[in-house]
Amino acid sequence: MSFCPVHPKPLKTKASFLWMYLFKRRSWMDGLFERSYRMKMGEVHLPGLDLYMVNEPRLWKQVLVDEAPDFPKHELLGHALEPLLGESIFTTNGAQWQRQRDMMEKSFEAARIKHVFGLMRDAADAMRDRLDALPDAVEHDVELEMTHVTADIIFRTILSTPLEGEDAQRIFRAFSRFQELAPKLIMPVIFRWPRLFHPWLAARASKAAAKEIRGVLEGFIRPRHDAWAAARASAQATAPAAASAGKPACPFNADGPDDILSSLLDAVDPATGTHFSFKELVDQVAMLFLAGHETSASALSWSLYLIANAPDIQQRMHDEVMAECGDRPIGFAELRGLELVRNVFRETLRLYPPVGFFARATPAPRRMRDKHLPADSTIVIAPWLIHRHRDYWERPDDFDPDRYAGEAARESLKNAYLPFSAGPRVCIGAAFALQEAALILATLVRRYRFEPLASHVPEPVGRLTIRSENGIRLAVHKRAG
Ligand code: HEM
Repeated sequence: MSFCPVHPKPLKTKASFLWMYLFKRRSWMDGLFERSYRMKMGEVHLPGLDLYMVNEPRLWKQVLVDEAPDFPKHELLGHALEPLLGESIFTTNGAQWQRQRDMMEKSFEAARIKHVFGLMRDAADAMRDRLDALPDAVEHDVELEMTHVTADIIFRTILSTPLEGEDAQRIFRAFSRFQELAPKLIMPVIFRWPRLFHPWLAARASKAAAKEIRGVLEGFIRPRHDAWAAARASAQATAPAAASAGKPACPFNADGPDDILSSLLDAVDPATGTHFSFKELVDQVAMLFLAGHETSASALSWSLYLIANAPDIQQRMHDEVMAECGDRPIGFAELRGLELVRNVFRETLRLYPPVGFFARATPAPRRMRDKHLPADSTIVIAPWLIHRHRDYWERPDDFDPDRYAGEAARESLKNAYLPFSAGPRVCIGAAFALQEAALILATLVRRYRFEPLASHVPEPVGRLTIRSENGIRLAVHKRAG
């Protein structure tokens, strides 16, 4: 049985930009109109802005996959995120991006992700202990809980340290400030406002929040980096030929923790034989912290909202986990058997893709369909629209994880499903995210039952990720036995 979960109702017709700015400013999703969900390509022209929205599979594949180097990342997000992420892989382009991607690929390949499974499970167990300490049938903000557990997973898998105590509080506070401010900083970039009119107070507050987050991260990375550099210097002293030839005489890490930071420390630029500098490492770890927990927290929160409103599906998930894992600790191999759990997460990513849209630039003029795109146009590819497109999905607004069990959804998945983007800039952490989501959902449905509250209906809004304006609160019941 399927149901239609909350989503902003599309406007009947296209609204004027002034009306949108005055009344629908809180979220870009509120300004979409019915044709946005049917069109192949659309356009918006304002002073300083030529924006093209691309929904048709042939076109988004052209931009993201077939001709990706001709469509670099737009400066829009990079500008707002720069104080936190510096020049990280998420925002760079060209040779700088390629170097970073080549160096980081190994840290996220299948074997490495499997390797950090135990660290992920420690964080899932800590979440279970937090929930166990709550009274039964308590009303709980699961969005906060999912933010906590996913940030904890990033800390444990990257830095081998749990996110606890004062550091956790500082990071949480600073990160929510940073996230609230980001949309305000993006607006002036989209519309190319003169510098004078940029919201400098917001920019200053955003820089302060970013500095605080980076300060906590630097405190963890500095000792590890320095110990690694000392080991490397001593290896160079004993084997100078190998080191100076730029051979990966790694790991210099042999006695340190075996986590993602250790593989980033050891990462070697294949072209030059150099490693990441300390600043580059902090940029990448800050980016992994942001990209790695904000997205997963958003999707997991929506998953819980969805299954709370689909009790039959939730019960089947519980039965599946019990059949595969019983009361034993959930193992890496057992995740493969959790088909319904995976399909629930897949369907959540369709309905509430954490990255609701991404932007690309056109350095040179282009032709697409019947349109001429001038140089410096903005191309927007929106999973939010494509995943609910009337031509590519049956019952596009319904929650139905069983749609993936048969052949019917195969074409839709191929042509109209891109929660992790596609092509060379596809999310490097997709396998990591899918593994962690299956583990967390399995841990939760095995032990608890989630129910909606009559007094609370979440309101989806587009911020850095797709979140609920008023949080996601559910009743959490402990299962008997
Ligand atoms: C459900 C969870 C996640 C979703 C939906 C997601 C989605 C995405 C999307 C759509 C992009 C491409 C953005 C664009 O092209 O503009 C992206 C890029 C990226 N993601 Fe994820 N992500 C998730 C989790 C993670 C995790 C767990 C990590 C790391 C721990 C991660 C690391 C990255 C990185 C490093 C990039 C940039 C890749 C590049 O540009 O080469 N993501 N992600």
